[in-house]
Amino acid sequence: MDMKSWRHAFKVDPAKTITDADLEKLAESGTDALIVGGSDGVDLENVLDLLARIRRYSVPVALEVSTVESVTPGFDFYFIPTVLNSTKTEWINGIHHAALKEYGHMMNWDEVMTEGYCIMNPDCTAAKLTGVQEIPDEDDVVAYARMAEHLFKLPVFYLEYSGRFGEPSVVKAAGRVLDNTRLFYGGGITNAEEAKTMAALADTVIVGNVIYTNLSAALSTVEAVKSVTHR
Ligand SMILES: CC(C)=CCC/C(C)=C/CC/C(C)=C/CC/C(C)=C/CC/C(C)=C/CC/C(C)=C/CC/C(C)=C/COP(=O)(O)OP(=O)(O)O
Ligand SMILES: O=P(O)(O)OC[C@@H](O)CO
Ligand SMILES: [Mg+2]
Repeated sequence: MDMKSWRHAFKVDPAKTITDADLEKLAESGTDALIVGGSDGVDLENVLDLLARIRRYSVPVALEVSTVESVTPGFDFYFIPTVLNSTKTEWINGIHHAALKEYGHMMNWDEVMTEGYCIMNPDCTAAKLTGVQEIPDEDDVVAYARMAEHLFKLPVFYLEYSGRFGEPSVVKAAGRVLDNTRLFYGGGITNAEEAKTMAALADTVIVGNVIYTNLSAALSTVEAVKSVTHR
């Protein structure tokens, strides 16, 4: 169950449709975890539906919280994004502050983990939502990675290219300055080769959209990531 050993995770979107048969293939694929999350259209009903269907399997499952209203008990972990390169304070600490005022007293902190997001694709939904206007260059990314590790001591730095394959040299530069903070890479992986490229540079590789466009390609990324030596 230790998130620190995860090399591969699938991100399943409660706002998208997936059959039980396909969900079973993901859950039994050998991936280290399923992350339930999306940036748009996530509500309590679709989160509960997905959770109930995933809970038949033993794979660890995390809810990546994108709206407070969709949080429900039953997950192994709760991942809380904070967008380090957002221009709007609500996505850095504002929604978090409001949520803790209301629910802070009932949280099991052992299950909660903060992800320091750095959003790299200006066209993705999360970039538009959080007001990411300038895409960080390599020097900016290194500074955000150091911010995550040394200033804020976050457990995870998440390089988020959602929907677009990232620049390996930038991912490598982030990895070089991270020792205690884990580097999550996500975005645009559509096949085993791309998964291997990022698996050599990041601690954990997250695969999302291709689940819904080419399931067998998505499944092939599990073995691909695991075949690559850790950075
Ligand atoms: C009873 C019980 C279990 C209690 C648990 C209590 C608990 C954990 C409470 C939550 C406390 C808390 C601090 C809540 C605040 C969380 C919150 C809403 C923070 C803001 C999150 C945030 C910054 C969202 C911005 C968007 C974002 C970064 C989303 C991350 C996921 C993401 C990028 C998914 C990709 O989305 P996708 O839809 O695939 O995108 P594309 O369209 O581009 O493909
Ligand atoms: O959906 P894709 O592009 O695979 O990205 C995965 C994940 O980082 C999205 O939050
Ligand atoms: Mg997506």
